[in-house]
Parts: sequence; C-alpha cells; structure tokens
Amino acid sequence: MDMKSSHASLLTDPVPVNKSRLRMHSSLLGYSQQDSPLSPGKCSRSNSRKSTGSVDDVRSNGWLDAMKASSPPRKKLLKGSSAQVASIDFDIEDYFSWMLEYPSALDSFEKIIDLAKNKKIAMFLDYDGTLSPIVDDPDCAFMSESMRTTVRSVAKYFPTAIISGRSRDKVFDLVKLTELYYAGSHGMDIIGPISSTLCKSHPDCVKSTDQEGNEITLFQPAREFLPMIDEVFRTLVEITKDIEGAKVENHKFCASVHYRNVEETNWTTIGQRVHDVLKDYPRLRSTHGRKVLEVRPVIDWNKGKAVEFLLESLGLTDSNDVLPLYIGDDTTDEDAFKVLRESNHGYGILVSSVRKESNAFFSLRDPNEVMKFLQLLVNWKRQERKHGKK
Ligand SMILES: O=P(O)(O)OC[C@H]1O[C@H](O[C@H]2O[C@H](CO)[C@@H](O)[C@H](O)[C@H]2O)[C@H](O)[C@@H](O)[C@@H]1O
Repeated sequence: MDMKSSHASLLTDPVPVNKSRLRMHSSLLGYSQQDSPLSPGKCSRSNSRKSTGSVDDVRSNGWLDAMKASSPPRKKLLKGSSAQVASIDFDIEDYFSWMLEYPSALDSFEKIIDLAKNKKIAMFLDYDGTLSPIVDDPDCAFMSESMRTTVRSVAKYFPTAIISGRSRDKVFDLVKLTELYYAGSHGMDIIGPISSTLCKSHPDCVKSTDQEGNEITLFQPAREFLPMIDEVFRTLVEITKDIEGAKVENHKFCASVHYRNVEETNWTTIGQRVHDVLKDYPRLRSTHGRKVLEVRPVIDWNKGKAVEFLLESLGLTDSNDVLPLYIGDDTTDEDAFKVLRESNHGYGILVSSVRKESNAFFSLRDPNEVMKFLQLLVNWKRQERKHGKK
C-alpha cells in the first residue's frame, strides 16, 4: 500500500440550506490539505458517471432519501485557483447555533478534564472521517503521520480502541499501531484483552493465532455469517459492475456498497439492486453510511455493544473510576454514543462540520480538530504525571 504523502480530494458533509448561507474558503473551516497523505497516482479523485435505471421500492421505502441525506456536496473549485483551493457552501449561523447543543470538545476541554478528574479515560476512536479525512477512494483513506503519532501517544496514556466499519485487518493496515485494541466490521470482530472468564460467558469468543503464531482471542458474534457475506459480496460486485463508480468492499462480517463516485441519477438503480439482492437474504440488512450502503447480519450487535464489551474486557465498567470517550462521525457511531449517554457513563464526541442530530455530547469539526483534541489530552496527562498524579 502506498502510504506516501500528497494531495487528497477531501469531501465535506451535507450542508443545510437556509438563511445566512455563506460561501467560505475551505481554509476557514480548518481543513488542512497539507496534512493529507495520499499518493497522487493511485489515489486521485475519480468522478465516474453512468446511465439511470429502475425505480420502485427504493423510492417508496425511504432508501433513496437516506442515500441522498448521506450525500455531501462536493467542494467547488474556485475559478482561476489551484486545485487545492476550494470553496464550500457553509451556513455559519446555523452551524454555530447547532454548536450550542453540541459544544466543541476543544472549547470544552477544561470541562472534559474536570469530568475525568480521578478517573481513567478509555478512548474509543472511529476511523473514516475521524482519524482520516473522507476521500473519494476508500483504499486511499490514509491517516497522516502526525495523526498516527498522536494516536500512539494517546494509547501510551489511555486504553485506546479503534472501532470501525472496515474489516479488522483493513483498519489495522491503515492505522498500523500495535498498541491499540481493534474492533472491525462495526464491532463484529474484536481483538483485545479478552479474559477466559469473559470468554466463558460469551460463546462467540474464538481462539486463533496471529501471523507470528501467537495465540490470540477474538470475539466474533457474526461468525456463522462468514459464508453468507462472502456470497452476497460476490453478488453485489456482479450487480454493480455496470454502474460506473460503484465499489463494493468485503469487510468479512459485512460488505459496503459505495456510491460516492456514482452519478446521482444512478443512485436509485444502485439502491434498488442492493435492495433486491437483500430480498433473498432475510438474515441480512442494510444500513446507511456516508455515501455507502452497509450490508450486515441481522444480529443484536453494533459499535455500542462493542464498546460495552471492550470496557468489560478491560475491567473498566466502574463509572466512578472510568470515563469512556468515543469520537466518531457516522450514523453507525450513534449506537456507541447512545450506549454512553443512556448508561450515563462517558461522552460521545461527534465529528461534523454541519448540523446533525446526535446522541453525542460534544463535537469536533473534522479530523484535524480530532488530532488537536487528542494532543490536548496527551499534554494534560503528561503534566499530570509530571506532578506525580496517576
Ligand atoms: O466505521 P468507519 O471506520 O468510519 O468506516 C465506515 C466506512 O468507511 C469507509 O467509507 C467511508 O470513507 C471512505 C474514505 O474516506 C469514503 O470514500 C466513503 O464514501 C465513506 O463511506 C469504508 O470504505 C467503508 O467500508 C466503511 O464501512
């Protein structure tokens, strides 16, 4: 995988249209394109388009609306400027009024460390859109070296887990840090400090070996779906192959059908075809992510359950001693925000540069703000240690 630094096509979130719509230069929104580590060759922007198809259930059952709702407008290049200079339609008044409900975790940093007083922070991080910027090609969603260094430091001071919709292997290949815990496939594939006692009460624990032959314990509650996901993945590839820009990823316990690079007039077709395939798989369902349809097993397991499981595995369930923080940008992260909110144990931090209803408590605008927040936490902890505190 080419991890060299270059320029990415960074994409933005949906923008609500109303009164004080301003056109802002992207630099005012805090996107640092210099910090984007993509390689120009393989990872250039693709803008594929093709023909339209049938309507039917997809329109009537709300799929199309959901697909559109997850559809950020593209950055518009300013005439006469370089490709790196873009403008974004941005409703600043609306954004700031939304931030009254979801205050910036940077501005609220003192409050957050106050909440963490005498507690151990447990850090949960989503990957795409949180540690790496959203880009056109999922294979090119690299995190920057500075983000990697920051996450490594975070893990030095706090138990840290990545919880991603990607397969565990794929997200590890992108993050490349051995000091973290990983939950792939929306939490359906967990590797971590799973004790044998915990395993006894969870039949979905499996012993395995890693590439070096070391024994590892995995938690895989959707294990029986492996052949089904493999089969549906191949079908999804087949039924989307004539739709230019469509991309299907196999994430072991789930599959992703991307339509980010598909002409909007073809979204109905792609949604309809996925919907039709799922009619033959009543034990699978589809959820909506950022310009992606996620096909996954109908089991009572999600990122929220994964957070609970990891807290239990780490012996961090006591809310008097532990403050879990979860940072994520997508609808699938809402399950984790909800678990923290409803158990009154920890806080969700939503990464968004536009208004979104959420179960999170705080917000950060983009991965650069995520990095700043993580750095603040590390510096605070370093100071605490320096002064002899735990
Ligand atoms: O839970 P996450 O780690 O956030 O993973 C969710 C999905 O992320 C990826 O797709 C998203 O990011 C891509 C790269 O920036 C972007 O091109 C795509 O439009 C986004 O939906 C990943 O490719 C999916 O498989 C994950 O399910």
